[in-house]
Amino acid sequence: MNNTEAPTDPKAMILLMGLRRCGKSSICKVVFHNMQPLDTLYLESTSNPSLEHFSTLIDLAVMELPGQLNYFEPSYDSERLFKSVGALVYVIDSQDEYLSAITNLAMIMEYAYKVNPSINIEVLIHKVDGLNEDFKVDAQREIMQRTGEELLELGLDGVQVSFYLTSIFDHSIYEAFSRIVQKLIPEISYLENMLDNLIQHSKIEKAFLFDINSKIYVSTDSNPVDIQTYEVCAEFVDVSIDLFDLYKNSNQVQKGNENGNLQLNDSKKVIKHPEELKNVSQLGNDVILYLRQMIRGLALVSIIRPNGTDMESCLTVADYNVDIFKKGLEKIWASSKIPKNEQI
Ligand SMILES: Nc1nc2c(ncn2[C@@H]2O[C@H](COP(=O)(O)OP(=O)(O)OP(=O)(O)O)[C@@H](O)[C@H]2O)c(=O)[nH]1
Repeated sequence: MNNTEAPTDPKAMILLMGLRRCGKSSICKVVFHNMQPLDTLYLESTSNPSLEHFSTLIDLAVMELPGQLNYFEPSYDSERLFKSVGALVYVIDSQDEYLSAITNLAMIMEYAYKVNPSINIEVLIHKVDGLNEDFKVDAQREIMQRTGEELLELGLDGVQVSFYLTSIFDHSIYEAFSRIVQKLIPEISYLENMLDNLIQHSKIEKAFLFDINSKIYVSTDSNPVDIQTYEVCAEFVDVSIDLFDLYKNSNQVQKGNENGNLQLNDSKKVIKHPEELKNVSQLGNDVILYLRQMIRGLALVSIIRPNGTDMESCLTVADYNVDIFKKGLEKIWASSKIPKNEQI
């Protein structure tokens, strides 16, 4: 959807800004439209603001403002726009000369904070795939330091700014967006508590609540996120969807076993109920990957470490506890502060 108007409905809105060619459209296409990163090489420069809506646990709107637009000229209703925004995501191309980006960011932060003091300011130090480790650290330090100095000069030294090192060529961009989106979910602390409860009682080492389409995780338990664990879980979402689609088609000619489950091999099965996707896979090191579809396009993906317990017992306990978790999620959603345009 293309639109120059800010939405008037109370969606959680993310504003994506940055100088020309910093990578805004690529980020949108890769994260929200599953575009292959290499295909972004041929993206045309965006000349009009574009607005896209995504329904995950929250209804999210992402507005991309092209780099060459002057948002502060009188004809552009910046005030209304910035007031309706939950997060300002500013993209800085780390492979380019970034001092002018920081000056531009400072001007935008000053304005954004004035009209909307509760706005989250998030800075993506982007395209870090092209930098070696030393350059990466240097760029991060310099950008953070200079941004801090600009804020100090503007008398905004108390304003919280978060920085993320990102690239569309790995999972860092999904991880950054996950954290940005989570800050916009009012019920995030309940979700985290529920996930903590779930893992404590199920031999689960780590659990993510994924948005299946974008592979952003809208919540996780309170243990630290290790990017490799996230990658494994995100890829398991992809594999599960592919298998689901595959068996959806082949199911017409091939029957499952007597339980209606499709056996892949002893340790791996995709279980299809008409309305629920489930996938379980045991890896060579005994770790079990476990995926269950939840509500509103979400899936719970967890890593189970059996530590000597047999797989069947682990799965029975996990199934039982995940059922309870899902019911809790339905309850939270039913009494959520989030506006509901869609049913579960
Ligand atoms: N190496 C690298 N290149 C990237 C990354 N993200 C985007 N790019 C490239 O950067 C170039 C510009 O990307 P765009 O997404 O068109 O940039 P934009 O900010 O939308 O540009 P405007 O529409 O002109 O404002 C493209 O060639 C992308 O392939 C990244 O993470 N790493």
